[in-house]
Amino acid sequence: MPDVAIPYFSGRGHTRRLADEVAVALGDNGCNARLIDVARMTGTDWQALDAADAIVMGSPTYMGSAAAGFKTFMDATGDLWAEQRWADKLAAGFTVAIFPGGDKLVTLQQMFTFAMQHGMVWVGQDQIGAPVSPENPDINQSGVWLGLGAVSDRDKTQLIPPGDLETARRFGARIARAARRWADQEEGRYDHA
Ligand SMILES: Cc1cc2nc3c(=O)[nH]c(=O)nc-3n(C[C@H](O)[C@H](O)[C@H](O)COP(=O)(O)O)c2cc1C
Repeated sequence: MPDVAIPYFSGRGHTRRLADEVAVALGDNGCNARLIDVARMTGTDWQALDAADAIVMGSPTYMGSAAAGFKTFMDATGDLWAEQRWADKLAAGFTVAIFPGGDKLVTLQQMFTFAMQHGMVWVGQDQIGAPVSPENPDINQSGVWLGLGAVSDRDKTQLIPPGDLETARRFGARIARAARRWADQEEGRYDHA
């Protein structure tokens, strides 16, 4: 079963809510998911990241980029980069902002570039929502394909609107499919036919 680590930063709980949903979908689709709050990293968390088949990063968009708390985590991996210790792991990212645009693409581009520096292999978003696919109302409503982009809900009992939570579940399922295929390939079990 592939191991998927989910390092995330969340100032007010919205990113954590998305991370939870992605983790549940990964678990439901044959992966071991481990949530890692980067504000409280332990040695065991770093070991889990080293051992993971895939790393799914989560940060809110603050001032048009990844939150400083998440950037601190990124910068702490400089020594690992020099060793290319995370090379050939799968990578993906998610972010949440209050606006549908909100400049959150910048946050995902930061994560993508980070993953490329580490020699990882990026998995993006595959969901087409309405208006192009009317059967998918409220899915990927921000129209972001580099990763998962959600909007925050002003209702603090909800944090993330239902359509974005469903998008997060589909995103988790997609990463699980990719991670299972990737892990099978490494084990020589992938059927190329
Ligand atoms: C310091 C700060 C900067 C923010 N900058 C942006 C921004 O650039 N674009 C945007 O749409 N929302 C912005 N927001 C809103 C957050 O992205 C949004 O509330 C998000 O859900 C917070 O996630 P969190 O609860 O995980 O911290 C900002 C919020 C804060 C506190």
